[in-house]
Amino acid sequence: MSLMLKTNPSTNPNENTKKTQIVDLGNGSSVVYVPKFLAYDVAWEFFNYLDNHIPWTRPTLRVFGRSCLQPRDTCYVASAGLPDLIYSGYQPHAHSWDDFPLLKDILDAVHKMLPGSTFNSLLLNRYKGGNDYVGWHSDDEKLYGATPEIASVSFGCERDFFLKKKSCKSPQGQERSDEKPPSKRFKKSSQDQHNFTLKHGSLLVMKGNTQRDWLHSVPKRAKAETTRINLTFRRVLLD
Ligand SMILES: O=C(O)CCC(=O)C(=O)O
Ligand SMILES: [Fe+2]
Repeated sequence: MSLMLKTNPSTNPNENTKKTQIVDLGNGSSVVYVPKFLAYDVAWEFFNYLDNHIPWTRPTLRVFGRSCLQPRDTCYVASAGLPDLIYSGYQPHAHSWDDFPLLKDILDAVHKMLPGSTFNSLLLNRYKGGNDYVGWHSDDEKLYGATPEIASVSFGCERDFFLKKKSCKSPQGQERSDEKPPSKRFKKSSQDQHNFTLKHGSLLVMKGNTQRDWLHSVPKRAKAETTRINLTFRRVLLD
């Protein structure tokens, strides 16, 4: 596919960063949100390409000793020679960047927006409707190192993206507080949670200690009827 990648087509080169939100989560964690990272029409062309050409799979995961279907489609792209990604007992096949030139174009645009970043892997997710979701987790796998920067580009249906601080009792991110009865849930203050609506063509970046200290999720939404595609660019460190 040959598509000239345009970020926001405004004559002002800083237009797409004008509405950028930077949220300091404290203790060295922060989130940057760029609502208009990609121009609207270009982002729809990308959506259509990704929806139709990515080899999506819906793997079976092992979570707390039980097998379950991952509640969204996925695909993984990584540079050659990197350690394997394994999560929830699943090791996705690493596709080559060369098979998807469009993904390389988006990667270049992300690198331009985030000077100094050097992402070498990409986890793609496709949420086919409001029943598809990702539960509370942090991307704190060892292969990303102690303070990974994760850049997330969204296409299609807008969905909520929630962040909540890990409670002191479960620093390893094993907490699944929504599975506890309400009486056992710890009430969080407003500083301990942040909500974003991830727009079509937007970029959200998690930085610093965010994976160590915070959980994130994209919850089910009855009203989200159409498909959303999300790309999370990550840097896998060499052993
Ligand atoms: O879809 C999203 O916005 C988040 C995806 C995510 O958290 C992940 O792939 O680890
Ligand atoms: Fe994540």
